[in-house]
Amino acid sequence: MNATEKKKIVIATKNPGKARDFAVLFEPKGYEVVTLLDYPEIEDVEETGYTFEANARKKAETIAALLGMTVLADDSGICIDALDGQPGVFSARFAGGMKSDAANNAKVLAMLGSQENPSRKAHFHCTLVLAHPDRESLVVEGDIEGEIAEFPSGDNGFGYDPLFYLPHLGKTMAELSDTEKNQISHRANALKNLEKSWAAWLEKEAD
Ligand SMILES: O=c1[nH]c(=O)c2ncn([C@@H]3O[C@H](COP(=O)(O)OP(=O)(O)OP(=O)(O)O)[C@@H](O)[C@H]3O)c2[nH]1
Ligand SMILES: [Mg+2]
Repeated sequence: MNATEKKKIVIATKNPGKARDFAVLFEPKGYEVVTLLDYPEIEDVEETGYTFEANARKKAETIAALLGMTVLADDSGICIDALDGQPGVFSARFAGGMKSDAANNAKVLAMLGSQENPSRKAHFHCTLVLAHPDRESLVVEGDIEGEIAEFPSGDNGFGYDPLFYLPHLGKTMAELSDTEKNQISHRANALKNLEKSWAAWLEKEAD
């Protein structure tokens, strides 16, 4: 490979917000990010698991087997203390199968609004699974702590970012630039953990 040629990483996601986060995370490392948005013919992998790992594993391993190559998948969500950790693995579909970010945010605010003085504590979680048809998958995790704001603010990011308030920055995640979000996010933290074990895993692949 010459110096200008980019390495490719396939991410098993159809979420354009995640695709953008991964592009910001991988491009400085010299990777071109390819996602399932580039393979519209591939059908959705049904998320039947009750854990982030089960769903990330299913997405990564199904697509790795289909494409015959190394694939990374992300299963993530927001866990809210006052809602006993909901919406968790159901974050994308919290307000129904239409996966509407606005409806999901409105449902969170309504549920917190029905409690008296609820804790606003929450965290985002991300599980990443790196899979190859001939290898045991590699699983890593990352989190970020924050609070649920009283109302949405900011236009960047996706999902629950407009509600996820970071007290030490005095901003919601959606008020950060893409680069700022991807220095501190659950996805960035999971990727840092992936980088620690990735080289050894790739070496095994070459056996
Ligand atoms: O504000 C947010 N900032 C984030 O950084 C973030 N990461 C995850 N989430 C929420 O959690 C769901 C994941 O569900 P999920 O892992 O099943 O992904 P998805 O169904 O959207 O796409 P896919 O990757 O499965 O194709 C997403 O849809 C969002 O609602 C986020 N919200
Ligand atoms: Mg999904």
